[in-house]
Amino acid sequence: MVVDLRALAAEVLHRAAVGPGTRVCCALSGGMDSIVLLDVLCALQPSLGFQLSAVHVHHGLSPNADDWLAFCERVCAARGVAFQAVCVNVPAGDRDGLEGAARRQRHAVFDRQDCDWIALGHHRDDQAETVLFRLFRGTGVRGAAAMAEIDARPLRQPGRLRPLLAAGRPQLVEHAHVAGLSWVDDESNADCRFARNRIRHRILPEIEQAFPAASVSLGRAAAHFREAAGLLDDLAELDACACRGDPNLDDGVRGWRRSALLALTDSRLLNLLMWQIQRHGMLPLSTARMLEAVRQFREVGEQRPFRLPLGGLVWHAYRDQAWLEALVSDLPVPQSWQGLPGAHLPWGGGHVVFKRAQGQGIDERHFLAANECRLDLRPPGLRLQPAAGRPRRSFKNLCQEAAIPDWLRARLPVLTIDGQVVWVGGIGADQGFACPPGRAGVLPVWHAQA
Ligand SMILES: Nc1ncnc2c1ncn2[C@@H]1O[C@H](COP(=O)(O)OP(=O)(O)OP(=O)(O)O)[C@@H](O)[C@H]1O
Repeated sequence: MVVDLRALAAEVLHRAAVGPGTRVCCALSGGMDSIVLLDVLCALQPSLGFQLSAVHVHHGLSPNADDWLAFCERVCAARGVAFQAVCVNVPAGDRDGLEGAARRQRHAVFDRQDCDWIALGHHRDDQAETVLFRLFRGTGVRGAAAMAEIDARPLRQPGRLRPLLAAGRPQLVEHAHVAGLSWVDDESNADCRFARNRIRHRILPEIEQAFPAASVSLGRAAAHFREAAGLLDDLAELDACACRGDPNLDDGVRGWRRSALLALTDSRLLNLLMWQIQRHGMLPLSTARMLEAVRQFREVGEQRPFRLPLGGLVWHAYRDQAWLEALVSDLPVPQSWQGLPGAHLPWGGGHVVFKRAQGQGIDERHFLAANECRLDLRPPGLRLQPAAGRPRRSFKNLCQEAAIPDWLRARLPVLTIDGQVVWVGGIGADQGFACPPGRAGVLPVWHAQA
């Protein structure tokens, strides 16, 4: 049986292309599951050549929390595994309950680890519990897909590996005994006031009386749901391409055309938003909240600016552009650069690209002669001449003319060359710097979305 778990885990690691140079961090609670996982990873590490470390999250919720941390530290020291403990504060009265809040904090710690994969000790019985728990709460297809053995994450966050997901709890117990492992018991796991524990200790055993292979079957059902969820993701990707904004931009995530989003059915739009939220590494919101967001989006129509928080993101629409952006309270950070065309500069949750464009944008000679090019926040008293033969206009007038809403104004990127305002995102270039026909020009393009 010991060999079985190693072979099982090795196969998962192989599929995830874990090898020399890959950094795997074992999420170590000190409970039996993650202690078995650490044992299996330690056994595989010499032959696969990955770098192994461990992290323990100290939630401070149990009087025994300090002992668990000390235990994990001792286990890792004995095995020569680099160990890190992170203490978190779990706020009381959280909308997700104490358990849910602790889980969110734990995953936030995992997201910050400097590694390629976080390995978790989940097994088949956890999977069955998760599927049931979510179904009882009315989950959709993506939720019922529950946990994946290999879950790559976007935005450079470490992915999640669950090398023991196909094994049952009895196999882990047997491995632990045969290998002579010791572990700690989290007393809250026995507390049937928590819904998850009631499923584990009462509901699932009752179901298994009638359906002895229930957890295997629920694991299979999760795999079917995962396949269906993959198809929904494919559809979302097709819709994202069809609704894409600027086709010239060469990076992966682009804004959408608002008019194209409005032409989708509610369920396609919902699917697209869910997919994008997932790509931002955020947890999905309830379908009811998402449908309400879609309703408001439609109500605002094609013209008026739209801004709606969606969990950790904000859904924006401005003119024919629409995008989801991470909720950032800070203003974008000004920066200087060499002024070479082709630059790609981060700006808030999005970026500004500087494209070469014959006869368009700003005359390249201004960049070549510049001492300093800067992407800045709006300077006081900003004025700009938006078109030849027209007077210079104040920032307020320019924004009013361009129908730029208040919430966007403080965050517009302003390009200055040697201290002079040359271009403002969403408004355009100052005519004094405009590129004449036939000459080499540089066209700044601002994308509010990442
Ligand atoms: N305090 C902790 N510190 C580090 N890792 C932990 C901690 N708690 C749980 N884990 C990791 O998460 C795995 C699953 O733990 P558990 O079943 O308690 O969490 P869950 O709430 O069901 O799952 P999840 O947190 O993934 O939603 C463990 O096997 C372990 O790898």
